[in-house]
Amino acid sequence: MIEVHRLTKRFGTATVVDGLSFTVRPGRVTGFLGPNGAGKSTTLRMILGLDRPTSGRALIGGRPYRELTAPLRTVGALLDARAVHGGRSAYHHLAGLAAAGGIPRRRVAEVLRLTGLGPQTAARRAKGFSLGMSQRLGLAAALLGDPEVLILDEPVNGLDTDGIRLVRELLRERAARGGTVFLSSHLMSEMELTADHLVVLGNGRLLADAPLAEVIARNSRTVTLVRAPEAERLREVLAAAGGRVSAGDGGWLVEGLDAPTVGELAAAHGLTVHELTPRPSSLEEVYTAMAQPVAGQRAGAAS
Ligand SMILES: Nc1ncnc2c1ncn2[C@@H]1O[C@H](COP(=O)(O)OP(=O)(O)OP(=O)(O)O)[C@@H](O)[C@H]1O
Repeated sequence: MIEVHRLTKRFGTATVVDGLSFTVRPGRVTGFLGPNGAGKSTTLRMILGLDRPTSGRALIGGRPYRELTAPLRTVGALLDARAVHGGRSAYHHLAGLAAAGGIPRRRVAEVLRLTGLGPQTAARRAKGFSLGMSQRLGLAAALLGDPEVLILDEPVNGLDTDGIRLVRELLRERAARGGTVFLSSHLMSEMELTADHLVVLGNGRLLADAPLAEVIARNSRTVTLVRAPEAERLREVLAAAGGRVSAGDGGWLVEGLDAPTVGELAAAHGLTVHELTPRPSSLEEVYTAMAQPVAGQRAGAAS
């Protein structure tokens, strides 16, 4: 479990994290969202004892990071995949970390397998690694101590489709086994597939802390897709009934009238319907709408 209590960070006169409180619970994947500069990385760095809070505190398993007796076994973190010592092979990098953390060397082979790094790649110097390979190595290092808590900043950045799926399955599996998983990502479609719960930041403040489905349902504008051979007549009928109608996906996208109402209106006017599909918003659409007022504030503050 990760607990953040009224956490604040100022750099000079800029307040980048502002009285933030939330709890990341075990048994689920929690996504950490926010536009560029919202304060996500700074928050993660404070949780991991890398930045000192101006006020407030962050606890992992009830303790500040610096007071953990076995940090590698308690929390695995991936903040910057490129921060690996380039001269060593991936295998020796992990073996060095294992030795320093009192972790048996056999665990190195396990985490290499879990992250899909084959023996040939593991024997290569990390300096020549692509971003995707570096991400896999960073994840392998985070998993080394088989920790209860995982904290990952943009772990799928630079990964190919197989890598993205591997990370998603790994994180979901760890959460299902009771682990605490906290990850940031700008890839909303991926977050929608991976996370159970969301913490959303804007300008260093909490915008939402709720189950993914609830965040979507609460902020969703349901649109109905309707396709009909007499498209123009249908558009007139729907518009006359107060629907906002726009063209899209081979038919009309209707807002303000639900699917049964659209169907009944079509029937009442003798219009054949070929498709009638209610479409809840995606996380991407919901998130864009949520982040907009925040981006506006930021633009306003800058001017
Ligand atoms: N060491 C520092 N000194 C001064 N300002 C900093 C420092 N670290 C971060 N900031 C500022 O704090 C703000 C928040 O940055 P942070 O990296 O936490 O945001 P983020 O949400 O992780 O953004 P991104 O999505 O781009 O990674 C930014 O305006 C950044 O410029």
